[in-house]
Amino acid sequence: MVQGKISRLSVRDLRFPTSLGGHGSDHTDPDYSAAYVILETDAEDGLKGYGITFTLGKGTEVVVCAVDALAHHVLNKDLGDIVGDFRGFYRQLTSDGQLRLVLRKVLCIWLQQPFSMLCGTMGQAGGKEEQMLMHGYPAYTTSCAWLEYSDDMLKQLCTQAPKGGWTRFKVKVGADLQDDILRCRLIRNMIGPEKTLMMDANQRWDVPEAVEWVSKLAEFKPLWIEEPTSPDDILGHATISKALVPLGIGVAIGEMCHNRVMFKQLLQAEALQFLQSDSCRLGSVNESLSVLLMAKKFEIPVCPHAGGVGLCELVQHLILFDFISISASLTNRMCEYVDHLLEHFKYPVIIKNASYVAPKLSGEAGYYTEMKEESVKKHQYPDGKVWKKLLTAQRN
Ligand SMILES: C[C@H](O)[C@@H](O)CC(=O)C(=O)O
Ligand SMILES: [Mg+2]
Repeated sequence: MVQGKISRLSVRDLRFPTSLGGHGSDHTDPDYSAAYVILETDAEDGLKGYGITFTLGKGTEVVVCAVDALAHHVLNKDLGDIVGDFRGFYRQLTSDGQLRLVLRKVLCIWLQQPFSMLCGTMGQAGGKEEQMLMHGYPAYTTSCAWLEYSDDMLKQLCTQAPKGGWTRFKVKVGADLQDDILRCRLIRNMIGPEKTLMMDANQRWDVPEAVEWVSKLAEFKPLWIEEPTSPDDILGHATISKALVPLGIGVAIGEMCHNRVMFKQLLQAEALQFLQSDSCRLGSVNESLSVLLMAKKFEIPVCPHAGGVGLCELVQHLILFDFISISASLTNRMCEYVDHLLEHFKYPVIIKNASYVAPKLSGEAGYYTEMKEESVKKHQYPDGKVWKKLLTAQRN
């Protein structure tokens, strides 16, 4: 039972220099970062809410300011009142700007209950809950083929990954067609014809260019092309989706879609074959759940986005809920996994045989992203130890 008033909200600008190794690179060279928020109550029960909003480095300070500017909506609010009318709280927050970040923290205090909270009453799941606890949820890896990785690194990672059970891979494309052909051929030859390959263009092309470019990569049999054009171009995705039907290539989109209305239109326009909701981009669990329900209505598989910091830790709960309580299917469903920065979390996701292991019924089962204090201290921007050293070196 939750108790107490929200007595303290802290927010910090955390950045991890992933650009130095090309990790996460597509047409950007991101430093995986986050506005990291902690909510505390006066209940003295030790419960805290930890959460993030994923950013790519520059501009995280803007998100931090937004949280500070809107903190008054939750401070000194009674937690019991909030969870007693969560819909009302949700509407209050989301009607007043980007409060998804703060919203997630409140949820996180509330949901620091065992994993069963996410899938209703234990045992009502008809064996699906046991299936997840036994086998986990299928994943695919993006960590083998970021755009900035050298061919040697590609070869090394694509050799190792199948030994770890990986059978589904995503490669970044869209910068240079000839380079794409070489890299896709390299990967397809290494993983073999039976394994699943997806391609991600990160919004690079306009519509005709997307159709033409993907047609030239069709020989590598991608399951989907991800974000072939601007995520705002819903009808553009519908055009691309229709044009690629003869090639048997689906369209995947969603990591940049910030609300359920956008997904509604993508589904109604038949603009996607794979829905990639992002647990940070959407306005908290409320919005994620409505998107999962819409995807079920349209019978479109949800393959959530998780290429970032802390996204895997959040999305693992949503995919389990989707399978156990909504979709009841694993056909064409898989969740993204990236293996960067897990060491900074108190309860990092666990992957076994290329599947997300369901969090056990302990502290780790909560919907939250508590980081190790040492990591927070070192990666706080710009005065944490990591950034002091990097910024000094850049100045000299
Ligand atoms: C900038 C991010 O790393 C992006 O490339 C991730 C992404 O598109 C994905 O994981 O999909
Ligand atoms: Mg992507």
